[in-house]
Amino acid sequence: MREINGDAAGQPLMQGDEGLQHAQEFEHDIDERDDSEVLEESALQTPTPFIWALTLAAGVSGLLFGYDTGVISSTLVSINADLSARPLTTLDKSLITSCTSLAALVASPLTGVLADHFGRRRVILAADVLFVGGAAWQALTTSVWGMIGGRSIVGLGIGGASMVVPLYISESSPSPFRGRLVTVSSLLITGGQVVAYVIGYLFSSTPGGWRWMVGLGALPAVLQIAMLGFMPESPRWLVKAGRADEGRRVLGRIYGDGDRDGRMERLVEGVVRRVEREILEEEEEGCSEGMKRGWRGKLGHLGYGFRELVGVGANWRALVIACMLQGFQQLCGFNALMYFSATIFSLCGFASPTLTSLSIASTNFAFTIAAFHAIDRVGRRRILLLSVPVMVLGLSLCSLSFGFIDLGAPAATASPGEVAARGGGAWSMALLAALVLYVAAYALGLGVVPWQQSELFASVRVRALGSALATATNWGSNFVVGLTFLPLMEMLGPSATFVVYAIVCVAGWAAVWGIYPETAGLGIEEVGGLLREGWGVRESVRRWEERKGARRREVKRGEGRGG
Ligand SMILES: O[C@H]1[C@H](O)[C@@H](O)[C@H](O)[C@@H](O)[C@H]1O
Repeated sequence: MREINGDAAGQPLMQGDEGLQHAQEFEHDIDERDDSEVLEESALQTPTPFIWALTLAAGVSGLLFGYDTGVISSTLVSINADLSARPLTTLDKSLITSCTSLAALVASPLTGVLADHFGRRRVILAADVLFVGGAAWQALTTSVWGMIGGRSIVGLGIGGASMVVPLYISESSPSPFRGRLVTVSSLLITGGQVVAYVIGYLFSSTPGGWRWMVGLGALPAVLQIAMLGFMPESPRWLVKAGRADEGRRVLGRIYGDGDRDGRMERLVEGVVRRVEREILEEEEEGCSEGMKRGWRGKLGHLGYGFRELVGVGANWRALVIACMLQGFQQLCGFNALMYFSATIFSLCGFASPTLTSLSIASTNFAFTIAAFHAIDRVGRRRILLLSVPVMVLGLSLCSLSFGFIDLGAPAATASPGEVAARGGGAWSMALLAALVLYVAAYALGLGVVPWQQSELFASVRVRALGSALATATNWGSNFVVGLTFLPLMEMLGPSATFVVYAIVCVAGWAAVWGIYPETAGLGIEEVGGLLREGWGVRESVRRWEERKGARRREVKRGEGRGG
């Protein structure tokens, strides 16, 4: 096997013209080999225990993300006058809720730079330290501003983790399972939200119970810090950092060592070669090692990365798609339910609004499990094209039901007494059913697909930065929804508010149809080829059908051999 960039014994990288010549020489060779590698990869049957362990250990961050975002709804109603010796005002509540998304918004682009420089694993560790510190801070605080400080620290952790964990899993996964493995982290996010709702319910009648609710968030982070000792660094990052041998070892464990016909070795070498080729191209395009040294050098390197992200067709198309999907995930209004469903249900006269809201979190979790099974089989694009119309239907039915429910005073000002007097009727049940339909369809597609963002950035040089900007779009839009939901309910009324979200879904569906190619089953580096000349939608659908056919034939052949 010829090496492009350092050999198994760790020979130094080739520089300058010689390197480019080699890269070009091998390009054709590699492109040809890519096809057979893709077919070999798509014939892999099950993920190895090692990649499972790695995914679950990294996914604990998802649990933390879900727990810390979900716990706020019960915390707000349990604090009473425990902070600053007065009941919380509406402004206090809004600040306590939205400072977390704002901090996550600030942290995510920064995390992209840190993850490239220090590696993915160290960023996960830093996020854990923030989770533990923020949880302890919140549990011990005595003032509203202290609470806002603690929530912001946790928000920094959430922003970092939400960007780096899908990146880490995506870079480590063999392509046939990548969708499913990244979805494990979404599964843990939604699971964390269910746990937060249950813990919130259990502690809601204990005096000062909210301190336990927020403090318990430290436990999974401590667990993950212990697990990090056993977790390897992302193999693609290792190769990029000039540690190709370590990268090979990690990939060997991911694909499973000891394969008889040497298929696994070929797949490992394929990944290493493709990443190394990119590094050579980077050097050729003028980003030398020297340029990365020192602060000015680092800023120059960041500027180079940014220029490459927006200046290269495949990269900026990836960025547009990733940001569109993340913005769509939030602007469709889902988190308005996550944060305020108890308020909505109390206005509709449900006897136990917190228990009723648990049905929202549980539906979200249950259908994320279904998404886990479907995402690599049905495909990302198709799952969105099928599920978003159901979201539109759910939102339209919500809007219709609200038209028949007498909410009386505006959402933000209704007193619990008034609410209880209204009583839940048939239309309230219809509203609940419509919301469950909407949430189920959301969890099947939009809740999970945007987190596959890292696979869109074929080049390891821009992957962290691109994912970071897409994650920032997610948190920016999350912040907007959190801040505007109650005012919209007051200004437009609930029926029109839900119509606004339905319109966002229709526009989002059209954008997905127009520019989002099918990426399921493609090698990460292959996606770049699709986006090089245009959006690659038609070509991607053709290749998807082809791969499905090849896979079917491979399975049949396997069965034939077995029988
Ligand atoms: O993918 C997750 C998941 O859908 C959560 O339930 C939601 O609260 C998050 O905002 C989203 O990013």
